[in-house]
Amino acid sequence: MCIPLVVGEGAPFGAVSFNDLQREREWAEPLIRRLKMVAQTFAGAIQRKLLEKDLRESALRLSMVMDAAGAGGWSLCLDSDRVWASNRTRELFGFEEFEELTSGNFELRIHEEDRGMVVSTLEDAVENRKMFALEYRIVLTGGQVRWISTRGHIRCREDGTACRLMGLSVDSTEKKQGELRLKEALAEAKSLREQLSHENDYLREQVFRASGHDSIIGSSAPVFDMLEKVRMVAPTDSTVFITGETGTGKELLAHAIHEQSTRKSRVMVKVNCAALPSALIESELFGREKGAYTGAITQQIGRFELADGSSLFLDEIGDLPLELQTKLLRVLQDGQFERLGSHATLHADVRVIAATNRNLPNMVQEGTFREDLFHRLNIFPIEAPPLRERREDIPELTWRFVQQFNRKMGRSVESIPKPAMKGLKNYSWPGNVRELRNLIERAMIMSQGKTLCIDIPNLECPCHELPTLDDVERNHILEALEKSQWRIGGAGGAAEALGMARTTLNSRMKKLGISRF
Ligand SMILES: Nc1ncnc2c1ncn2[C@@H]1O[C@H](COP(=O)(O)OP(=O)(O)OP(=O)(O)O)[C@@H](O)[C@H]1O
Repeated sequence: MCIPLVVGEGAPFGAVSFNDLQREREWAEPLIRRLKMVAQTFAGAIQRKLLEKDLRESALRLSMVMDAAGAGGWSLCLDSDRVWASNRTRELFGFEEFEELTSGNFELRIHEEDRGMVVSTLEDAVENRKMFALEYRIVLTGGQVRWISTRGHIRCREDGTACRLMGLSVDSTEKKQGELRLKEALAEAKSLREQLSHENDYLREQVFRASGHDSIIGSSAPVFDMLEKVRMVAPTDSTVFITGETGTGKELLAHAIHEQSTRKSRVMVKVNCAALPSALIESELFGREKGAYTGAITQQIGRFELADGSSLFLDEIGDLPLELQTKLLRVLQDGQFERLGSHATLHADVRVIAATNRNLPNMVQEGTFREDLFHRLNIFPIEAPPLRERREDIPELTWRFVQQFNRKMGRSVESIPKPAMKGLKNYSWPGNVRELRNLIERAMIMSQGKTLCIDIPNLECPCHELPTLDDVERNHILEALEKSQWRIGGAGGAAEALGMARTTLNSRMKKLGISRF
């Protein structure tokens, strides 16, 4: 049949004109319907073609984007087990361009150590309809190992059953190798850190020993009481305030407290407030920013920051200038401070141990030391007793120093003449243990053989001050004891010579710290 085509209204075309058709409506209407249907069919086909073209172009664009990102797309139909794989996926897994693929092809490529993990992750994802992310190795035909990182999800039918696994895979070999190298580097750094920490412990031990800080020597009652206080306060975080004359071992005590505390794995930080010019103490304690003042060309970490997590020993605290006492009080109260030249508030967890040989209550009276700071420091006071109040410790201390110098100087001094030891015990020791140590060092240098020759003028009474009554009494008793060859009671004994009962002499000797050895 010849189908007339109508192009424009009123324009006859072919065998029948439009106006004729109008007139002969009955005949024309079915034809018009037919024409419309034919037109619709054509339009549908054209639309479908266009849609297919669009889809092809979108797929192409998507493929290009994925290729540019180095990602390979794939889709596994769970019913047929067939896999659609993009060119990049084929490239990654080493498959030919038109090779028919099933899940088995992929599974065979996976490194046998990772296969179980991959299969169970995917099974779990299918079962629970959830997304999956995997990292595993594949082995290519030449034996080359490649790391693949895959992410994907499950497509479900309308009834909720899983029908398809879709994902993207990328080559993560370089990233993985980087991670492995980083892991190795971290493991190495960790082992180096442990090694350093052991070396640090070892060196600290050495320094501690070399500086004579091995132990506090003495078994007298005052030393016993002092060590008992150390034992009680050390494990707490409380501030400790050590007082005592110069050379009585205050620093040694501070070390003992730190070493018995929970902070002992860190080094105790020390500041000598008397040794630093007052202009520098602030930056020493709290640090400073670069350019905080003329000449401050670098940033400096303060001792409080350094001592974070450890103990800070503030030696000669009585010499701290007044304006810094206020700042110190603030740190002691709330642990906060600022670096010089900065407004940023810093916080440090520091246990403070302060020491002085000055009379702080007097300084408070005079107005040279802040009263509130004194009370803040004086939480747990410990006094290091002067050597003249614990003379019974002198032989033990003397021998310990002789042994130390024997080792240090390669000497073998074995004996100390009795009169020398007597002299040591009688001396008033204004410089305390430090003076005794220095004196022994000097004597060791001057002695030749195995006997320590303490040839110090006026050793019997080197202090040019008037001797105390105790000193006079001690000397007198010692003289009597020497004469009686240390026989205390009985005929010819020291008690008889001194005109006192044996028991009285015994208790006097105890009080004055007189013993034969
Ligand atoms: N009980 C002790 N046992 C062993 N050595 C001690 C003892 N007391 C002090 N010393 C030694 O005496 C010397 C001085 O001690 P230290 O520096 O601790 O005294 P100090 O009281 O802090 O002195 P200063 O007030 O001058 O700062 C050090 O060599 C120390 O090892």
